[in-house]
Amino acid sequence: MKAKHEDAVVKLTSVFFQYEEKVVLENINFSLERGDFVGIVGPNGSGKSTLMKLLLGLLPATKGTVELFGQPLSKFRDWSKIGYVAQQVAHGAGGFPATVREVVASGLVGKVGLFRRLQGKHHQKVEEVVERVGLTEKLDQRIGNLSGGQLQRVFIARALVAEPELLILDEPTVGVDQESIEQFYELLRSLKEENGMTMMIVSHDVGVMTQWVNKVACLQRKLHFHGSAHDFAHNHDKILQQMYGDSIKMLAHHH
Ligand SMILES: Nc1ncnc2c1ncn2[C@@H]1O[C@H](COP(=O)(O)OP(=O)(O)OP(=O)(O)O)[C@@H](O)[C@H]1O
Repeated sequence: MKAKHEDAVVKLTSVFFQYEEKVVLENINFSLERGDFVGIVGPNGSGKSTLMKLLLGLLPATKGTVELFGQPLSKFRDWSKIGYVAQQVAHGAGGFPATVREVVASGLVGKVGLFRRLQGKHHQKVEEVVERVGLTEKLDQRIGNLSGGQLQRVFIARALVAEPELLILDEPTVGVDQESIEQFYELLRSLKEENGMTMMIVSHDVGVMTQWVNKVACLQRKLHFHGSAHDFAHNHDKILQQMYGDSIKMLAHHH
């Protein structure tokens, strides 16, 4: 019984990935334990999206093994355990004629099936997660009327409604104002602390993100660092210099 609980949520062992001739990921050994909140850091083109696609089963590893919840990817079927919040173009939803309630309920498709009617318990769950992200007042409003920060919370609610155990977020703060970013990370922290959610986030905003996560993984084709946010903070200059080279000056300026 206990062993089951100690299984890593995600485990990559000696993983390589290449697009035709181009090696994008090289010998990645990486694991995520239950309750981890890990931030993935790396320059443009360093393989972050590719890594996520490998975890989501969208791309096969060229070499090495990927395991999810203790099972090899090829045997893993329980995709409702994984919630994914894709990168949003915050302005793109302007004309989309769906309400918050409808968008969040669409997150149940994988569980309930596309043509089945939602039952009372599902409606209740939708309202519960909308409340969780603080948007109850907006429940029946069209998402086109929301701010970037509110929209981001709608997409998180859509991922949460199926009750995932692992939440993967790709650049979730792009187009979100500064104040909402703080609220957004507060929400993630509470999901970790109150629900024991395991989370993985990719963000270019290294300075902000690394203040909230408990682990950091630095990727630039290889994994340059994989450890606690505390250790990252102490070796931060050296690690980033190694990965970003001269462009680090720009980053340092930014924050
Ligand atoms: N379908 C593809 N075919 C060939 N090369 C690709 C393909 N997709 C991505 N690449 C290349 O693989 C490398 C890694 O890309 P990836 O999108 O994983 O990086 P990333 O770290 O997510 O970048 P960004 O921060 O810009 O989103 C890049 O050099 C990219 O040009």
